[in-house]
Amino acid sequence: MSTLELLPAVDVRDGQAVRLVHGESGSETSYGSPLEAALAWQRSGAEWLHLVDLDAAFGTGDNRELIAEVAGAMDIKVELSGGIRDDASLAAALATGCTRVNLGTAALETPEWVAKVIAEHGDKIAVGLDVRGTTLRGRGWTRDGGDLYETLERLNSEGCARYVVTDIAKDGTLQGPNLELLRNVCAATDRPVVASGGVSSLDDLRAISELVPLGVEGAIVGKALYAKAFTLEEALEAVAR
Ligand SMILES: O=C(O)c1ccccc1N[C@@H]1O[C@H](COP(=O)(O)O)[C@@H](O)[C@H]1O
Repeated sequence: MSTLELLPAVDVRDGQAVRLVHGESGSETSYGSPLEAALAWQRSGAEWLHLVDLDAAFGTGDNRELIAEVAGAMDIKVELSGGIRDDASLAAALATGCTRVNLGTAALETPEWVAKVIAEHGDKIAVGLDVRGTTLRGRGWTRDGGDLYETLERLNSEGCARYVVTDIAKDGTLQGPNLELLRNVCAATDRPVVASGGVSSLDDLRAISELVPLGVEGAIVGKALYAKAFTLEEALEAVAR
């Protein structure tokens, strides 16, 4: 069986690495330099970095130069998110050399454009399904954007290569992942799923690992690493098969 991929997160707001609670603007805890955080995860053995421009996601500016600097400094794979909503922002994101981008709001608001870029870029495009219950949220998770399963069906038919599934109610809370949501999404798609939100312990990672046969490919880990609930080395060891 494959090993669950772990993607330590570096979310950037106003030039700083931060963690939010439920993705709410204003709930930030700051963890200093994004580049230092990313390099630390790389030194600890990460094979992926989940890098987010939160200002671009919220529409409060962007950290484009800093994001490009961080992505460019990585020897590992980078998944880049936040504010990628049109040709210009997609071109800038891909120009960082990232392995793939993760589209959120665009998949809800400009589905024709997303279908086009999926056709053009294949598995360099993932779609972030950020949900409260089964309702998708866009624009920094502040606006409803339709039903999870209807959107998933549409994206499946358009050839979307991968989904990053975030339970907003769990994100940044250290309350454990929503395993039921992950099982339900896996049942609704044959594409790989990256789990996001709520990881608090090595047991949570072991529980997500049990879903690998269903289609869960990876897990994003944020707050738990920054809060030192465990080290990345311990996490990689916990999911090794
Ligand atoms: O990751 C977060 O904590 C987060 C919080 C609030 C909004 C967005 C967040 N993260 C990432 O942003 C993209 C969505 O950006 P956009 O809608 O495409 O501009 C989402 O996939 C999350 O990865």
